[in-house]
Amino acid sequence: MSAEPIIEVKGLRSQFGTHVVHEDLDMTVRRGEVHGIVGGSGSGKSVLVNTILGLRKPDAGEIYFDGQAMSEMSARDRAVLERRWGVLFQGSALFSSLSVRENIMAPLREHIDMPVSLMAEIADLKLGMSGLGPEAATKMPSELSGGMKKRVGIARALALDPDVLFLDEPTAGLDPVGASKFDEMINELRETLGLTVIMITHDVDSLYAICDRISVIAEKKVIVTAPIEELVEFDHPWVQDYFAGPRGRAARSG
Ligand SMILES: Nc1ncnc2c1ncn2[C@@H]1O[C@H](COP(=O)(O)OP(=O)(O)OP(=O)(O)O)[C@@H](O)[C@H]1O
Repeated sequence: MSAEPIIEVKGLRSQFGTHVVHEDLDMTVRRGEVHGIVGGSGSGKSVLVNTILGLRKPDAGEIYFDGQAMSEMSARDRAVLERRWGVLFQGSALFSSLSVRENIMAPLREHIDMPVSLMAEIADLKLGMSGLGPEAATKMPSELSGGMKKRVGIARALALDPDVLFLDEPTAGLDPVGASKFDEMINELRETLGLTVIMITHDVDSLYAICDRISVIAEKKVIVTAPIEELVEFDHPWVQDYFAGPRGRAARSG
């Protein structure tokens, strides 16, 4: 990991009618880190990530990618940028009528003009990277367990060789063993591919296992960004409740 920023959020304001979700929110993600985002339910984690992804326009403030203001990018530059991102949405969001292989091929079909046989080869390679065997390629999403669906979601997110991977609660719904295996896979991918990973999570074990730094959203802002060892000492009621609760204590002593 380097200290060099890859994504910077500056002075972000997000608002729905009179409901202000973010006010003057700043956050910096460093190249090559696994950056966790935590916060209470409704604190604005998903809205923040959707804004970085360009699915929502900031009501004020700016998002910078590699130092370039996203609001000033041309549509073409944005399209190029989006190819550098892989996203695993909550629930994996696979196309139910497409096989696993076709799901992973979908971003290739959308963005790259190449023979179908080559797309299929790339899809199978990504499937292997996500820890699934070739026999999974012809299965339909309905035939997969929750953990397998998430792995296919990761394979699809990796289809275009992204620099940055966005994960929305990747271990939600997995049993503890499945969740820790998933964490291991993310760690391996980060190391072998040099990815930057931005991950919304409620999973305290994941924070300990793979996050280099964690941003906490409370009171409409990022109130702190720190490695877990520093974060647990941070003097704020939400942070203290979170890490002093039963799940936080168990993870700390684990
Ligand atoms: N499209 C929308 N229209 C109106 N309000 C919205 C919309 N999207 C989000 N919000 C509101 O913004 C706030 C933040 O939502 P967000 O989904 O980002 O929270 P979160 O921190 O991701 O929560 P959770 O942990 O429960 O997933 C919530 O109060 C939500 O109701």
